[in-house]
Amino acid sequence: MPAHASTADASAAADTAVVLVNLGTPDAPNTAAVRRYLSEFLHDHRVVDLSRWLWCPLLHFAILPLRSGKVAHKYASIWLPEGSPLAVHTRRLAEAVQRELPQARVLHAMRYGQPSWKQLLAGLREQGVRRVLALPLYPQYSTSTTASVGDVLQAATGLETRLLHDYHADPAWVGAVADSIHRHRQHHGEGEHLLFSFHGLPQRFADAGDPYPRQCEAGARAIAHALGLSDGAWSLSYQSRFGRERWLEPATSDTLDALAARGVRKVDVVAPGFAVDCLETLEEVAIMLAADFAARGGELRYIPCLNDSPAHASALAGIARRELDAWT
Ligand SMILES: C=CC1=C(C)c2cc3[nH]c(cc4nc(cc5[nH]c(cc1n2)c(C)c5CCC(=O)O)C(CCC(=O)O)=C4C)c(C)c3C=C
Ligand SMILES: [Fe+2]
Ligand SMILES: [Fe+2]
Repeated sequence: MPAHASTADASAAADTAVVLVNLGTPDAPNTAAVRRYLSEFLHDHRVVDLSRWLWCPLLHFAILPLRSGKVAHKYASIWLPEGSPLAVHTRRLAEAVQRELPQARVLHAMRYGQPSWKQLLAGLREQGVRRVLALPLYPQYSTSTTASVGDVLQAATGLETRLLHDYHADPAWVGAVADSIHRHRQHHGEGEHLLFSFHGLPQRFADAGDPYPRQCEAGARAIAHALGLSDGAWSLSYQSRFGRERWLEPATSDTLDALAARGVRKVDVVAPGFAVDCLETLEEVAIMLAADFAARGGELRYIPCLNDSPAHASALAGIARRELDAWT
């Protein structure tokens, strides 16, 4: 805690925890660790809502054996000396938010893998924590992500709890993303087109009322507006498709193909659905999709996530402060 924190701040900090909760990531870039992680993730009913009789055999006998090795290779291509990018950036982001929020204990946890969200909650009461505000690191609400963080929070006993629903329209967050795009374009030159690429979701979820695609659209529009972009200068697409059913469209790969076919040579891609860089941004977009676009004669310039930037920490601290003020 910083030296300038008051005594009132200090006692609130002791009994109030703000937890940044992210998806999770493997402990190591090898087949065994990836298999453990994928097994926990893909057993969550919020993520895959198929009948267990159908899904479990498919998962254990086909998906985990076939996918784990391949995905481990992908993780190896982006692994940092300190660990998985998602884990490293999430930890640093929590440290940066703590510096901005001395009135609470700021922690981080993962819905799948380590540090475990379930285990963290179980230990907090013994450490004198009374109130827990969960900030899922998903700007847009989805039942597959945010609600799953909420399931674990609801099961916690002996704690007063709150869950942030989403922050896709928060002005400080919109401003931070717009500013990061603006600065990247100033430094690296401006592409002919800006593509907002969000993680996909089965279309079935949206049909059942999941607000995710609406929030992606509203957030992208607000960011484009803050940048002063005309309608034709940007578009939105969905990446990271999984399985055979229909997912949200258009797919990022199809949109990039269409842009290349239209003669667009320089595309800037930003992924504001991801709070921090991870496999899906660094490997799928910045390596694989960039190589595909280069093979069609173009240049894809990836704009990094907000990660632990001061503007990101300040936006999240502001959101947390507002939630805590409304609580008392
Ligand atoms: C049915 C499967 C999946 C749904 C639904 C889904 C939704 C969803 N995911 C994110 C954010 C991330 N997903 C990441 C990795 C990832 N996602 C899936 C599947 C679904 N995601 C898988 C199987 C994986 C693992 C990699 C792979 O096997 O391809 C990550 C990155 C994790 C990392 O370690 O870096 C993030 C972040 C959102 C926001 C979302 C719903 C909107
Ligand atoms: Fe199973
Ligand atoms: Fe995912």
